[in-house]
Amino acid sequence: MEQPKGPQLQTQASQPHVAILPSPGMGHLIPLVGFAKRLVQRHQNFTITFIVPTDGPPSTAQKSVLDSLPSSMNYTFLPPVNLDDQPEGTQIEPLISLTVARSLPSLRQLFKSLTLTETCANTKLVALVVDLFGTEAFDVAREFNVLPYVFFPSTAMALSLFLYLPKLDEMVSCEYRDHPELIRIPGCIPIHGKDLLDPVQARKNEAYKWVLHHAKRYALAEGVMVNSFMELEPGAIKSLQVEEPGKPRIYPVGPLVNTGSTRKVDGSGSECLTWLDGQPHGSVLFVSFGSGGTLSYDQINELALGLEMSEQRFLWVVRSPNDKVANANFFSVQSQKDPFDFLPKGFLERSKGRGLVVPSWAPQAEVLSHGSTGGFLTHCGWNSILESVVNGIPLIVWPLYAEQKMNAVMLTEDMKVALRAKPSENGLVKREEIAKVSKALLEGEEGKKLRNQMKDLKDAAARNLSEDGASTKALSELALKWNNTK
Ligand SMILES: O=c1ccn([C@@H]2O[C@H](COP(=O)(O)OP(=O)(O)O[C@H]3O[C@H](CO)[C@@H](O)[C@H](O)[C@H]3O)[C@@H](O)[C@H]2O)c(=O)[nH]1
Repeated sequence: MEQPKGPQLQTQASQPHVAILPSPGMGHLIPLVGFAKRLVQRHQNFTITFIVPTDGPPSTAQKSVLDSLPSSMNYTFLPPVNLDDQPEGTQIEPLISLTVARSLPSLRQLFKSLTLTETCANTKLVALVVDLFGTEAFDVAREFNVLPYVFFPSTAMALSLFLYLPKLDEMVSCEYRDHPELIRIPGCIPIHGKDLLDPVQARKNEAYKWVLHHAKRYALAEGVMVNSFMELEPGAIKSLQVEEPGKPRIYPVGPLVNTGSTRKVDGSGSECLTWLDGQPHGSVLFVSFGSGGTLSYDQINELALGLEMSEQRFLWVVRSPNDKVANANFFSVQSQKDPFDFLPKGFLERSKGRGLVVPSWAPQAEVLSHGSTGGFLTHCGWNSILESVVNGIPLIVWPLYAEQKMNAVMLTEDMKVALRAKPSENGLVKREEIAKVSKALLEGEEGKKLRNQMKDLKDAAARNLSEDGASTKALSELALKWNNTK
């Protein structure tokens, strides 16, 4: 097994050392890096090691994020596990969870060698931080007297559902989507069962079993850090903070977003920023479906024609289509085929100047903070939403998978910062609908209201991260606890 890369562990007296284990998926790695950066920026005595479980060679996207870590952080990849026994079409949640579960022997070995090195280096491994699907690693942490924590990279609403799920599972006997009443997740807007996260939609599936398993194990964590803040989700956060037996302590530490450059993953980064430089202020609709989202061939066609029909400026990150699943690129963000081959005939020529299409990946954080960007059509991944919030960019929601439908309900009905691109009866979002919402967001009165509402959230986000902001204080409380654990 590889030893952690980066600087050698420091030899100053008794530095607290935190191990961070991101489960597969850029949407998990990126916010955990955000969390680690913020921790060492505010509390310089901490050392961090990222321990990355995989099922194959690391992706370029993963490597570019890990290679840009500051010098106080190390990383190491665990030996890839074998998932060949999983039938084709296995959902992502079992694959993610099994990647972690099958990495436990090598994690144990690494912990052994880390603790040995630390005796000489005067550092002490005080905490293991996993994300929502990493609870299998708690056992290894406890064996080594290391405190286990969850960093929850999604909403306080989804976290509230996770903590409530064991109870809900006992109370409801049918599929949640067939439940006649709205589901009342503590502190949250009541929601239809069909809008709950994907893996709970079929309770006999492995995906549901894994989610329930992790949800039950959250009670074993010393604490859960959630990437959100009070003004964004007041109801859910207040309810999460009510102390109850068996409920871990909750630390709202958000919004922690990707601030570093994500260019050069496939070399296409700088081009779109230069293009944005030439566009009028607040005029461009950014269109992107996160790190792994894919659309069907027909939907790509409809989206292209809708953008054209809207007569708005746009910057679209396009991937080659997948007609079967919406998360085809979850484990590898790069399209396998040239996505431009699937665009309608003449589209690129006709939209030249007004629109730019980039394949697979764009430096999203930089695009969203660019003055020319005025709106974001998003699949509702939570990192994308937070990146919009910190830049005050209003949204068009187009949820695809995972907890994205829940996020869409919250953004449109509760926070009121988004319009929804509504699918027609056959499930396709039609070009007329795309044109209508794009126009309304960038030009209409409704768009203005949403922009103002987003501006309030942007200000609240900045307050939370300020010197005496609530998220800063929550992080300091955690750091104090870890410092005292030495
Ligand atoms: O072209 C791209 C596409 C994505 N990103 C970055 O990749 C991250 C994507 O994260 P997110 O928007 O959360 O989407 P997913 O990768 O789909 O995230 C998964 O993880 C999230 C956190 O748990 C969930 O909210 C999502 O539903 C789930 O799909 C963000 O930081 C983006 O800035 C880029 O830099 N360039």
